[in-house]
Amino acid sequence: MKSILLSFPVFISKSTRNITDNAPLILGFNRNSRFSYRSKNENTRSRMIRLRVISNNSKEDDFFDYENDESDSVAEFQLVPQSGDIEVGNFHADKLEEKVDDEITQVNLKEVTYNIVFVTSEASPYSKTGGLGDVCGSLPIVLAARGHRVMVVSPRYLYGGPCDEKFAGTTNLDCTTKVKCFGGVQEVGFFHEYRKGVDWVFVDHPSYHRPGNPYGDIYGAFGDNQQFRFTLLCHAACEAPLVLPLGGFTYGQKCLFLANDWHGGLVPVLLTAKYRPNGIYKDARSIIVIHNLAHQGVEPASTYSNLGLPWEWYGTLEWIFPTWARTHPLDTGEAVNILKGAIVTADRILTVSQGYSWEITTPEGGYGLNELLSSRKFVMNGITNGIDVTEWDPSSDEHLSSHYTADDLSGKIECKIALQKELGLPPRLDCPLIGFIGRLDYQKGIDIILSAAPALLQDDVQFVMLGTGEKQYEEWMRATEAAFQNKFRGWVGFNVPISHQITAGCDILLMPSRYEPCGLNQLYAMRYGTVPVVHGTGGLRETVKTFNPYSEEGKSEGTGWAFSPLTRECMLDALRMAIKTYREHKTSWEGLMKRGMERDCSWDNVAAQYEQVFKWVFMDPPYIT
Ligand SMILES: Nc1ncnc2c1ncn2[C@@H]1O[C@H](COP(=O)(O)OP(=O)(O)O[C@H]2O[C@H](CO)[C@@H](O)[C@H](O)[C@H]2O)[C@@H](O)[C@H]1O
Repeated sequence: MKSILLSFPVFISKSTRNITDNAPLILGFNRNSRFSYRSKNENTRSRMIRLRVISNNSKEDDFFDYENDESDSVAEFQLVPQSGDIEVGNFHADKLEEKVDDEITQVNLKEVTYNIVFVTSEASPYSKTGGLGDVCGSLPIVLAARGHRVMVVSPRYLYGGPCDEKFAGTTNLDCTTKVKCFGGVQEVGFFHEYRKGVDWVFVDHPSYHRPGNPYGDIYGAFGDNQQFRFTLLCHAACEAPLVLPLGGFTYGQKCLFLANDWHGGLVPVLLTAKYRPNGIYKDARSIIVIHNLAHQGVEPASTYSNLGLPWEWYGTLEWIFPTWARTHPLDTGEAVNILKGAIVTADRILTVSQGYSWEITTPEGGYGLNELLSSRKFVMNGITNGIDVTEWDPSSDEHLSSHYTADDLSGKIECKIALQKELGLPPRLDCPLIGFIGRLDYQKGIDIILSAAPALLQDDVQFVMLGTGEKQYEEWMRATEAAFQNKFRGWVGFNVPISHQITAGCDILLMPSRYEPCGLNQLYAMRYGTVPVVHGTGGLRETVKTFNPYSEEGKSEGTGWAFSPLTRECMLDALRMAIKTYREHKTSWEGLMKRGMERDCSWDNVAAQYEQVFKWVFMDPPYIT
């Protein structure tokens, strides 16, 4: 059975809203019509309704998919889900009535909408250790607001502490599904919250209930991440659109999976190797979104049998380490690589900036996957991340004691003083305050900061760092704080309110990342009038434009400094330039701040680019059928 979709504005009057509880929705509109409506309340389900014409006698060649009785008249219209041509049983429209606003609602239906399933190990505010959580917590909301039906599937992490409150708004769907992997059958449950137009789905399994963070605890990364926890997530995510009657009906088979990083990487493989050969998900598509290629989900080859994949698909995950990377003479280097499997089987590939999509095709940035990625570059795109401009808004940020805008920056001065006091630094307005937020690891260029800090701290500056990561760097932060009491503060830990306060209170944000697929902190900094000094790589190079005081017609331009190459000297030069501008050229500095604050970094433009890629992915047949 097919259906034809027609888009036009529809007015829903009170008379059409009289939908009774527990009855299939039967509406008496003209044939071949479709309508939808959107509630103005963001937490009520915006319903995209398609009308399918049904009668008893369908004709294959009918343009409109309706069935006729013998007199060729239309028998009825029935509500069908957005997910394409799947059959549902009686849809109970019990929740439908409450969604309709009292006044007449005009509907503007987007031309093409999709059923989108994000698969991710993190989604803010439920779980976040870095930028992946930010993206998967905000992009789905924007896509839903643009008319798509969006589900986000991630684990229900319970740590046994106050953080578990984040799941307080979820309800148990009382729907379990059995997943075949690890040599047996695993049963997972699903929790759900409908928030801001998105179906947030949390996979429940005892392996997600542990103290620590999503990936590990004080003793390091959990040993069963690849082996068990994220394999389970991917299996469950593939089942979710088929089995969960969210808002009354399932997403169905015609969906678009956005698998994020290696944690979601088994999804394209499962669609290809497990579902499509059995006639399921033939109309679905998958996109692997690469936020960080350095992490690929690699385990010994012997673990393949745990993954619940047929043996004949071993080659998709097969990964041989180069000789130099093997640990001993008898090591054959044989492994399975989940991200490689995703790159081999996904219908398209996305990265989080254009620069990064090129970098990963080079030997320097490709982490061994550059040739494979180059072979698929025709289906690879880079789209620079946006940010959640409501959560990160200096005029209303709940974590700040004072607020400000580009037109009135006085609140930023108060934020600086508040931060200095909070951290026990001398409250000094004239002293340039430099900040760093991020993981303390090789990617973020912490070693360069370490080598440059003694020289930097000779100057009359203050420097604050917030981060967790490698123990040696945490120790260094503590030692530097002791040595430079009036100038340096290191906050070891993951603290969202402090990250907002540093972003607002500092004058300069330092990001000497060795590589940066996109980077969000420089975007937050610019929005808060904090001038970024970054290594010109990946998304940093794309988003931070170096200040040029002598540009055309005497008008300054630029939003910060992007230095290159990544050396201690280059970084110090860029920082000294920024400090000099801050001290001696106040007007130029204010221009830098304002240009950053006025930059459009919202998700809206970005979401339109995603939609373009969605169109392309459905134009082509599945990459592997
Ligand atoms: N100690 C701490 N306390 C509180 N908050 C902290 C924190 N440490 C980091 N954060 C927060 O975590 C996020 C980090 O995001 P980034 O994009 O900068 O890096 P990350 O490497 O995690 O993300 C990867 O994915 C994202 C998303 O695609 C890419 O932008 C990026 O380049 C890629 O490396 C920011 O929201 C930051 O404020």
